[in-house]
Amino acid sequence: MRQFSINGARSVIKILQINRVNYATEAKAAEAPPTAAVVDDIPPTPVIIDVKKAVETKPIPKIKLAAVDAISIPKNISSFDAVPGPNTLRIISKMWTYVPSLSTEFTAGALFQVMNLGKFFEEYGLLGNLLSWGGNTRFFQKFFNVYGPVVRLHGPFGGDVVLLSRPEHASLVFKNEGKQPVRACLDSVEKYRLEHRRLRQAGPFLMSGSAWEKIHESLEQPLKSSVDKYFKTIDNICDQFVERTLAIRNLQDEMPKTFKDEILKWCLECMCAVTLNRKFGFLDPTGLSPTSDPGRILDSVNCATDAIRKCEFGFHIWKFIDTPSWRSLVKNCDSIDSILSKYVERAQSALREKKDLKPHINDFSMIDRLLLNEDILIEDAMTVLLDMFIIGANATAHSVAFLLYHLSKSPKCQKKVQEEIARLPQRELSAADLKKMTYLQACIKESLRLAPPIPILNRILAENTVIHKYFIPKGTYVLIAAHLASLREEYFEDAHKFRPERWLSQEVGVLAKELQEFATMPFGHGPRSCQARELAETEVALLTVKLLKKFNVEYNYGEVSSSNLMLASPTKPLNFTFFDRQ
Ligand code: HEM
Repeated sequence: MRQFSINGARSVIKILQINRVNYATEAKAAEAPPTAAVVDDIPPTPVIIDVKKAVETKPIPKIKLAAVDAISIPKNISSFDAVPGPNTLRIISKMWTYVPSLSTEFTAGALFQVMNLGKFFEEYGLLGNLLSWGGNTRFFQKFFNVYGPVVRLHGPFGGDVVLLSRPEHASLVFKNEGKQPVRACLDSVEKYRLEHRRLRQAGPFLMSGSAWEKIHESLEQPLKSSVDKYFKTIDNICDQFVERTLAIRNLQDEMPKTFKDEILKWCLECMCAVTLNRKFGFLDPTGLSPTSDPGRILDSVNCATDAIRKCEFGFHIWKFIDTPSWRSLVKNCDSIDSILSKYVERAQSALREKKDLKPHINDFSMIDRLLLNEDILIEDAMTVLLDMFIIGANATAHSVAFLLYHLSKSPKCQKKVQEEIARLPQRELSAADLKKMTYLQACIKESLRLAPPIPILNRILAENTVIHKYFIPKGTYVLIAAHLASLREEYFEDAHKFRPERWLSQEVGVLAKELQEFATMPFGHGPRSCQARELAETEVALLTVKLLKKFNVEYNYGEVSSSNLMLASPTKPLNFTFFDRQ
C-alpha cells in the first residue's frame, strides 16, 4: 500500500483551529477523489488509503482530528508525500512541534526567517547554499531551481505549504476555487482585529465564507461607481501633487529621498475622497504637521505596514508574547482606527440628521453606503477602511513608484507616453479618455508585470487537485509566486526588460490565451481579485498623465528593485529628478 501523508488532513485541521474557514461541515479532510475537471486521466483501479488509520498510528498531541475517510489516489499520480521539498525545513519543523498551537502560516513565516538564517549560516559555510537568498529577493526561485516547479515545505503539525509559480499550475488552483475562495494571510492583522480588538470580522482582505460575500457585495457598487463619481476630485488631487513636487524639488530638480511618502500621501488623499468623501489635506503645499489628522494617519500607516511586514515574515512569536513589532502593529492600527472612527461617526450623525434619505442617494459616500447597509456593523465598515488605507494605498503607491521608475529608465517609452498625452482632447479629461491611451495602459501593465505590489498570492486549496502529477489535498495552503511567472522567458521574451510594446503587438499571443491571464496577475484572480482594480488603474494613469505633461522624469541612482514580499516596497529611496518640459 502506498503511504499517504496525513499532513493534508492536518492542514485542514489547522485551518479549522484558526477559525479562518468554516470548513467544518463542508470539508471532511481530503475525502473526495480529485474531480474530473482537475484530473482527467484517472485510471480505473485507484489505490485506497485509510487516512483514519494513518492518523491513529501517529497521534498528534492536543489536536482534535476532523472526521476523515478513505481517499483514493490514481496509480499514475504521485502522492502528496512525494512532492519534493527541503529536508532542512522538515528538521526545523520538527524542532518546533512541542509548541502547542502553531498554524500553517508559521511555515510560511518560518520560511522567510530561515532564509535570513541561511544568510547567517552561509558566512560560516553551513547550509548556506540552499537556504541563503543572499539579498536576492527572488528567493522562491531558489526552491524551484532545486526541487522543480512544485515544492512542499513541511510545517509543524503538518501545516504544510506548497509553493507554485507556473501559470498552468496557478490556473488549476484558481479554476477550482469556487464562489467563496479562501485567502489565508496577514495572521497578525487578523489576530489584532479578532482577538485584540474583539471585532466580529477581520476585514474584506482576510474574511471568508458568507461574511466575506456580504462585505464584497456591499463594496461592489460603491467602488465601481467611484471611478466616474470621483474622477474630478482625483484630478484635483493629482494637480495638488504636481504643485507639491514643485514645492519640494531642490535646485537640481530632484525630489527628496522621502518621495515615497509623498506618493503615499497622494494615495491617502484619494482614498479619503473615495471612501469618506472628504478632503484631508495630505498634500498641503506647506507640508504636514505631525500632530494633524493626516500627519498622524501617514505616520501610522507607514509604521503599521512596517510592523505587519515584520510580524508576518518571521517566526510568529507574537502569537505567544508581546514582541516590539506586535506592539507597534497594535499601537499604529489603534491610532488609524481612532482617527478614522471620528470621521465615520460624523458620517453616521449626518445620516441620522437627514429626515429623508432618498433625495441624497447619489451623494452618499462609500462609508455612507456601508453604514446604511443593515447587514454591516459600524466596526465592519471600519475594517474595510483600514484594509483600504493600509493595503490598497500601499499597493497603489508601489505601482506609481515603479511606473515612474520604469519610465525614467526608458526615455523612449516616456516620450511615447508624452506624445499620447499631446493627442488627448483639449477639454476636461474623463476615465474613458485614459482607457483609450493604449500606450500608457501598456506601460502600466508592463510595470505591474515587473514589480507587482502583491507579488505572492495565496489560497487554501478548495479541491483535491493534481498539479504536475502530484496529488495535493484540499485544505493545503498554496503560495503562488506570481511575480516569477511574469519573469519567465517562455511567457515573455526579454522578460526582465520594460517593453510595453509587448502588450500592443501579437507577441503575447504566443502564450496560449488561456494561460495568459495566469502569467501575470498583479490584481490577483477570480472572485477574490482586487475589487478596486479599475479605480486604482485610473488613479495611476491620471497621475502619470499630469506628471509627464509637465515633467521629464529621470532617476540617477542605479537600479531600484522591489522587495517582492507581501506588501512589497522599493528597495531604495525614490529621489527622481523632475525636469520642466520645454
Ligand atoms: C495598483 C494598485 C493595486 C493593486 C496592484 C492591488 C492588488 C490586489 C491584489 C493582488 C489583491 C488580492 C487578489 C487575490 O488574492 O486574488 C487585492 C485585493 C483587494 N484589493 Fe487591491 N490592489 C490595488 C489597489 C487597491 C485599492 C486602491 C483598493 C481600495 C480602494 C483595493 C482594495 C482591495 C480589496 C478590498 C481587496 C480584497 C478583495 C477580496 O478578497 O474580496 N486595492 N488587491
